[in-house]
Amino acid sequence: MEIQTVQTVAAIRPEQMAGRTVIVIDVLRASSTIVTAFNCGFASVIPVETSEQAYALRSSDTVLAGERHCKKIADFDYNNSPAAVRAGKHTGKHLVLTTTNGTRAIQKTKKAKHVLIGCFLNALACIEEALNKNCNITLYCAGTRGEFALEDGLAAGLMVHLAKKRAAAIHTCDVSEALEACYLQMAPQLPERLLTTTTGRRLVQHQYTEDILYCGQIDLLKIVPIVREKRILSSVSS
Ligand SMILES: O=C(O)[C@H](CS(=O)(=O)O)OP(=O)(O)O
Repeated sequence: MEIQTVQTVAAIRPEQMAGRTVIVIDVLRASSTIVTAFNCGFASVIPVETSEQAYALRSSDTVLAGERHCKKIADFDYNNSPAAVRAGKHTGKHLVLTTTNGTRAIQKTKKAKHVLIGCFLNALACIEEALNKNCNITLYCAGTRGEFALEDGLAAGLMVHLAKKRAAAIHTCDVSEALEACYLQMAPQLPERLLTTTTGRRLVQHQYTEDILYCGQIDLLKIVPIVREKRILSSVSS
């Protein structure tokens, strides 16, 4: 089995998708919001690209969340914010989510065999679920506004490290190796280190420090969101 890591949405090649298990990693904040949504009782998450698509899905069963330039979209219920989502109880509802990078990354995974959503919060559960699927794995970092995002790379590095502990014979690409080394060096400073990444600084400016510190917690949840057609459902790993 082999693990490749892709640093941005634009960098992914068709062969890094087809027949593989792809883990979409957007630590700040889409992946963390999705994992948290399931922990708060949502039955599914519906990722959409535009606010118009989200408005069209508004009903008594849906809650709309999303951001543009880090700010909540007008008339939406929530920002793309795990702290906001976990403030309420949403049993059985469906979260419609649109974000700058994360939901765009998810839309581009149609050719993958399996698509999982990962971040620090569910790193161990997510990589274990991926290994159990017995396909080659792509760690697909969403990045920020077309650029590599360090927090996504660190979460990928953690998953590489966990995968190698579980399956010593696993093959990895050089990017995966570099990010594992980077994660191991920075791990003692998490989650505070995330405050100084490009996205972290932007979110601090918009007063979302609470989100960043929450998103930097490792293995808080055993929830593994999985993309099925146009929805994301949850499996809870044992
Ligand atoms: O608000 C977020 O969490 C980010 C916005 S950005 O990266 O600062 O543009 O969106 P996301 O799609 O979750 O990366």
